[in-house]
Amino acid sequence: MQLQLQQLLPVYFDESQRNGSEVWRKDLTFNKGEYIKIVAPSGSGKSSLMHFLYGLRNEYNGNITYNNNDLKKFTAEDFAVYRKDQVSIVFQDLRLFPEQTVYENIELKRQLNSFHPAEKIKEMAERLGIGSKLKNKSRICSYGEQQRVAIIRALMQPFDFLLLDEPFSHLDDKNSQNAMQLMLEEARLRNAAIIFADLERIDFFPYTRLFHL
Ligand SMILES: Nc1ncnc2c1ncn2[C@@H]1O[C@H](COP(=O)(O)OP(=O)(O)OP(=O)(O)O)[C@@H](O)[C@H]1O
Repeated sequence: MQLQLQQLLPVYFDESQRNGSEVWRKDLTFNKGEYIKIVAPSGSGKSSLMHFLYGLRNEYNGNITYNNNDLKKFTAEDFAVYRKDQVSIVFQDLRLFPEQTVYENIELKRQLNSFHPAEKIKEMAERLGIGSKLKNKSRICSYGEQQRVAIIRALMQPFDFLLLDEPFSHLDDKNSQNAMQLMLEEARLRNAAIIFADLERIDFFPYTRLFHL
């Protein structure tokens, strides 16, 4: 299981924006089981990269391949399988359903392709300190609580790669470390890779490779 980036660059970047980058316009291979940290100052294209890897957008030059298959050639069905079985994501803007409860947001994902039984939802929510929020609509949860909902939701499915786009921006260190620990355990269960893009500040991610975007 491999994600390969070949000479990738957003079409809306000019050549100066790739200077000094260890990702843009490089040839990189990410393998299952690796922990990749991408240090990305604001505006360096962190969300663009995550959206490209997840196949949501394709305004880039160069190629992204998953097991040698070019994402630009994927059909809608290929993407459905990709996002159900192979790649999970925590978006920077979370993308929860505001009118659904915390539990429903997570359960909807779990039902698409269950890696865990339903009991895991309560267990993980309690572990991350949002056990008492399961019946609340997600729109009334604080942003930090919603971040934890998005994290648990991402862990309901199978995956080879877990993409994290600033997942702890509204969490204190203790909550962030707690959530990181859970994600590491879940990645190990699947022998999956984590691709974690953030500002410099997180120092408790045990990365195996580091790139500056
Ligand atoms: N579709 C687009 N068309 C044109 N420019 C874009 C597009 N998407 C993003 N950009 C620009 O590309 C740059 C990088 O945006 P992106 O959201 O990927 O950065 P980021 O590193 O995630 O930023 P932040 O940390 O502030 O969220 C920004 O200057 C943004 O305005």
